[in-house]
Amino acid sequence: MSMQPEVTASAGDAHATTAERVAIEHVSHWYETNAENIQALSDIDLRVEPGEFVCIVGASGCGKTTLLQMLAGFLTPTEGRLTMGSEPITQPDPVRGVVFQQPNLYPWLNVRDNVNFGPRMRNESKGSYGPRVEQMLELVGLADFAERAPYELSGGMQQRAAIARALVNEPDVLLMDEPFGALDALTRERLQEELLAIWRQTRKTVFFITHSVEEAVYLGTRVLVMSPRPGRVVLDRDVRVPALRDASPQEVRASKEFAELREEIALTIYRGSDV
Ligand SMILES: Nc1ncnc2c1ncn2[C@@H]1O[C@H](COP(=O)(O)OP(=O)(O)OP(=O)(O)O)[C@@H](O)[C@H]1O
Repeated sequence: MSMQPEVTASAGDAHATTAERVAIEHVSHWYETNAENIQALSDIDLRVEPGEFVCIVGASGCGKTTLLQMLAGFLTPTEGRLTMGSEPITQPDPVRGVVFQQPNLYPWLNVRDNVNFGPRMRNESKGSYGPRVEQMLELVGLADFAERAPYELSGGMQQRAAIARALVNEPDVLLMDEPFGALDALTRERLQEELLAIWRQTRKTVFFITHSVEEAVYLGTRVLVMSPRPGRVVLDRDVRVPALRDASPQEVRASKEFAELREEIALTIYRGSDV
């Protein structure tokens, strides 16, 4: 399997052609607390094109979640602005789906009703969302578990349901905050493959926070390294390696190119600045 396939718009995927560039323009952020003002982000300025898979790494507390919350529209920056196409990001919108470390499924709803929750809340007709929900359950491998309650699923299956719940709203952008952080290593690797397969199929723009450099290099087309707080982007690295395009996951992880990228990114995090 290719590590970083080229992203091209397919004729059958409307989102590949209608999705818009995300711009983060000179964004800084301070949290005001009773004791002090904490600067979480400092002058983040970047553009992300439709279909990019952007992994964000950096030391704990460097502002990764703060940035993702702004992309989601949960938080307004103190300085600067974020836009999608020509529209400023000022509030949550189904066009940007969010997946957290904890799946946060509604325990009183079965898997199918968790997945169709968004469309139902927007009063979309069942005839309209029904087929899409089944398609998403199929896509994440949960078609046979649609009637189950969340507590009957493993952690990995719950996270798949959370991904389906985000995808069913047909977002252009998927915002993922350490989605596999709480999973065991085997489940994590399996879900990485599934996420890559979904990404190749749907061509979403993905922002993916992780503490794992290996995961970032494996999944991303681009890796951003943030400095310790206040977070700045100290490395913006294209991690597409043409030589690895047709390699298997094992070959990718064992390759010299992969090791070099991992080393460079880990060193940058360690030093807190560009190498
Ligand atoms: N609501 C808040 N009020 C005050 N300070 C906050 C708030 N949320 C975050 N912070 C502070 O802002 C900084 C950045 O936090 P953030 O959660 O964005 O970092 P992070 O890189 O996602 O951390 P981690 O990797 O540990 O999840 C931290 O120092 C944190 O303590």
